[in-house]
Amino acid sequence: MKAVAPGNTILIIDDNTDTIRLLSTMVRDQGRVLFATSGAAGLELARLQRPQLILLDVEMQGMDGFAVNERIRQDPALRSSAVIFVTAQSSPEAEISCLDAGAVDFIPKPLNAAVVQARVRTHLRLQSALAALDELANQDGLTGLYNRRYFDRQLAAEFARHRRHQLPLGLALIDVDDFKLFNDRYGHQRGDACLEEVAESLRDGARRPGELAARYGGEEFVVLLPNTTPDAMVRYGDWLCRRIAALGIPHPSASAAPHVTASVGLYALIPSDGDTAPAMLHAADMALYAAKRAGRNRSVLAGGTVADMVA
Ligand SMILES: Nc1nc2c(ncn2[C@@H]2O[C@H](COP(=O)(O)OP(=O)(O)OP(=O)(O)O)[C@@H](O)[C@H]2O)c(=O)[nH]1
Repeated sequence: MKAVAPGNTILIIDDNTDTIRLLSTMVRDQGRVLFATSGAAGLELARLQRPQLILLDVEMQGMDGFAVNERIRQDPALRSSAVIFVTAQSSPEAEISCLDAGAVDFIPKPLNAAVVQARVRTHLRLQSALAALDELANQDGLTGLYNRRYFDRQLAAEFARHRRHQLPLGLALIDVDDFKLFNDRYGHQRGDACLEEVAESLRDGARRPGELAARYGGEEFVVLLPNTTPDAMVRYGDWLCRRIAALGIPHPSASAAPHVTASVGLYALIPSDGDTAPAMLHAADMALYAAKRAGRNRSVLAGGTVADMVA
């Protein structure tokens, strides 16, 4: 028996259990196969399991395949799942309307095992290439952290979620101190290597679910900390400053210490109706500016106190 391809999940949504059984047998070598016997159950399962591919029956009782597909296309959590319609309607018009609805392909009934397998294999391959491209598009080329574009999208989503559930959302803006002087002294290449090391510290410090570190531009980074109180943010900022200083990267012309340090602007709030994500970034930026003015190598909480000077 062939091994199941790692990482691929295929969801079959069909109200006919015989068809489910038949399709499962045909595609079981190509991934983990899940099934649902109604549109509603299929949507719920898709949200939980995020399948790469959904084999969707068009003619179902209740919510038909087109209605299910419409919901999939509108749900940001499901949009990356590709839909292949499975239908007994094999006219050119039926095929065109399936593709026009946003499905990636169309499988006619009666099912032919070789055709089903070839189509599923092709679309799993395409899905995997798309996922790799998506990952690249969200990544910063130098550090491998997320980029600003991805961060801004995640911030907006987390902001809305924290407002809905009335939870505190934390944000840290991190800027390497006197970095122009570092570049001037050691050159751009060592400057880049320094940024990579700082990025690694940020990655280490953002490992809980939902935490996200990104390069915000140049020598500036940003970390999003879901469900984090102002007190915890101060502890995080203090830890981060110590961690970056402890890298021990020599920087004799820096003003705060003879090694590379960073200043950190912190902000945490439970968003209410008048608040916005850009205003939150602005508050963290003001705190970062205050940390720079106060002598660098420290974190400042917006609207709070200056954290202890880092050794
Ligand atoms: N090596 C390297 N340098 C960069 C990169 N992006 C931005 N820089 C440099 O980072 C420096 C930032 O300088 P400034 O904005 O003056 O800030 P600073 O010297 O860090 O001073 P303070 O922020 O006030 O502590 C500039 O010299 C940029 O050229 C990068 O990707 N690689």
